[in-house]
Amino acid sequence: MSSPGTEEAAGLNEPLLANGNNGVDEAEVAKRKGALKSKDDNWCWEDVGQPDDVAAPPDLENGDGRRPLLFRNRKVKNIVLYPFRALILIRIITLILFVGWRIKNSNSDVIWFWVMSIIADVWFGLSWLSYQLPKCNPIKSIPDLVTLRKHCDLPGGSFQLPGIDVIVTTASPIAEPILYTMNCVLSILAVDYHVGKFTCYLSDDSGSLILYEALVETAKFATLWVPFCRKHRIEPRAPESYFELHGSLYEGESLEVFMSDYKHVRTKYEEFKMYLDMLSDAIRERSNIYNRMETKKVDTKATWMDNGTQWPGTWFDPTENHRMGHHAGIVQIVQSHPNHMAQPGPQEANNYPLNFEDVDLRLPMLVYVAREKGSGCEHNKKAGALNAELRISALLSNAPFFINFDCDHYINNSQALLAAICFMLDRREGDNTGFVQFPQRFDNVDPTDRYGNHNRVFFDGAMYGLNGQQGPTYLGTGCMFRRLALYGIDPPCWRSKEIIINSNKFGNSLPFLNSVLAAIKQEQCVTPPLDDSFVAEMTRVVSSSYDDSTDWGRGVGYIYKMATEDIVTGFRIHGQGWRSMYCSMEREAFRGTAPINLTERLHQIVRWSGGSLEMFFSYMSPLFAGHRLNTMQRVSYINFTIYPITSLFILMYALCPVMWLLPTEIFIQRPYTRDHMVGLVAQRAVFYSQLSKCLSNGGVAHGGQSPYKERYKIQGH
Ligand SMILES: O=c1ccn([C@@H]2O[C@H](COP(=O)(O)OP(=O)(O)O[C@H]3O[C@H](CO)[C@@H](O)[C@H](O)[C@H]3O)[C@@H](O)[C@H]2O)c(=O)[nH]1
Ligand SMILES: [Mn+2]
Repeated sequence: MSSPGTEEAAGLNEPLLANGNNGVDEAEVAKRKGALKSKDDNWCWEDVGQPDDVAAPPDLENGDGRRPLLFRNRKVKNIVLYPFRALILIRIITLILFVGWRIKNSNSDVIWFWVMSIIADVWFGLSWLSYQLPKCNPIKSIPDLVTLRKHCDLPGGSFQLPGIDVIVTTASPIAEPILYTMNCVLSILAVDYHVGKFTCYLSDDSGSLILYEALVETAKFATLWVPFCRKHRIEPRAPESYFELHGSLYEGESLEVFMSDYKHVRTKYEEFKMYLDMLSDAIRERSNIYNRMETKKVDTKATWMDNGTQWPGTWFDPTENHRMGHHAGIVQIVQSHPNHMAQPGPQEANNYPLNFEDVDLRLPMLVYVAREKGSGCEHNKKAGALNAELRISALLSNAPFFINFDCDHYINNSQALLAAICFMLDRREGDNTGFVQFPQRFDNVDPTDRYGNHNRVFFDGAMYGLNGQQGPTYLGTGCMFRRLALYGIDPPCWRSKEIIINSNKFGNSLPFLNSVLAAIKQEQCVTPPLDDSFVAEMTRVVSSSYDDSTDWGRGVGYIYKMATEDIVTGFRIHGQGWRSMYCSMEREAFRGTAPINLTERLHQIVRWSGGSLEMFFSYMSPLFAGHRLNTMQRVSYINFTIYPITSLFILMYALCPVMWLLPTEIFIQRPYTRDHMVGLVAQRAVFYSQLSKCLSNGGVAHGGQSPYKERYKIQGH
């Protein structure tokens, strides 16, 4: 990211304009389109042959029974699918024959090695099979936004868009750059969804004043940014990514107006960034002044808010109740619920230097939440934070849908929330859909993807396979849940008449228990007046001991005590009989950043593998838990949780070539003397350690350094 100073000197970058042929590489666009087409050539519509059903006009008067169809499925063409299945069958037969042959020919002198290798071969075979079988019927589901719009925008509201609570989680203003978090928030505030129907919550696990004040400033900048996005329908709506684009096309008609608006907004964005950069110093300075005034009375070095009160969260100079992992719970409504009616802006006025005459200026409700942390209590990391958000949002907005983002991700396609809603409202399995997962895409990965961050086989292979079964697994971010599914309530197709809602299960907040009842009855929540008792209740549901002796973290909410809360939470929901949907959009719904150095990436992989194994050996083991799991879904969960074991056998085989170094037993013909080999191994070890160090530093092995990496480094303080 270049500094504002350089930006000024060079003149603000001009956006690329469709009309100006300003550097848009047509050949590149054509190439990309071609690649997309050839990828899609293998897919065909599933409902071809029954077009009537798809086109059937929905009978809205008869209610749910005749809700419209809001997505269409594509399946792999038979000409590709059948040979693929046949290949799997042939390979299974070959595998069985091979293992049989191995067992019959046990003429090895070293029986333990022979047994190990048989076990390894069987293991490889089974893990391959458990990976392939669920992929026998891949399905791509495409949301139908046109139909959704047609019905939800009908006058009289016969088809109302449901509410959505959108959560951003952050855990540190230093490790997770504030600018990224605020970009994520801005992309949410500017999303294309009915303004009064969604609320944005920032969950700050660090409890720091910087994040709170940054959020307040973000809300101010949003009054310009959001109408600008709406007026010119730009994408993406995270300013940092938008202003960095070099291929963005302006397709609107008012080119001149756009150019002048763009320049103005861009300047304001640079000012906003500068404000964020200076925030830390400003708060310190302010706190010093207040502390100097206060030292006569008390001897503390508090961190002060600009209204002259001490910040209840963490302080720059930590003390007993104001440090990381030990601070009060804070709920601050940064922006309250908008009016019901659209509020178009005035023509050029002082407050609005741009003409927002035909643009709705309202912004959604925005809330800052830092849950309480006490030294004696387990915080349960992200799962604990999300559960606290589930409760606080139940009191404030109680939307039937709940979507969470990691703070290093942002909304890249402003239609994404509408797309997820298509699956939730579809008349076929909509009501039984517990969550809609989107693929994860990353900005900062180098073109060679040297650490495999893009995970294409997983996101563009395995997940479509699961979509043809009971649905994709929950992947931690960019996933919209049905609130009831998170509460551990059965899907309608399995639901009994009586649903038990008590304080043993949900904790002892009466307003929260009432909100659960309201959610089941699908009642709209009205935010109560923020009187003292309500504020006390909000603080209570985010207190560190609220979960104690309840079902939170087990049968309710996100699951605790696992290194990876995501896969196991999705598993619990599938196990109750809900299905999930995988939604990939042509313009990617969300994008984010991934670890791009070897150490961080290895950490991540070890955490994921550990979490998977932990799940396999827990009460949530896919071997026996989840009584309503579809068989292939179970096979897949088994594969996802035991895959790390495969590495042991791979390691064993990798060591085979040097096994003859063992003094007594020589398995493989000796090519050189042992001394030669020891020297060679030592030399290679040095070489590889150098190579990995080089790669982890951004390396030269595959060409230059990614500009995104540079950006991340600068932001990383
Ligand atoms: O105590 C904590 C710890 C983490 N987080 C948030 O959790 C998110 C994910 O954490 P991160 O360290 O970025 O983990 P990643 O390895 O990038 O995350 C991947 O893996 C996790 C499972 O291990 C999933 O939860 C994530 O969604 C998925 O992107 C971030 O927004 C954090 O701010 C908290 O809110 N509180
Ligand atoms: Mn992350």
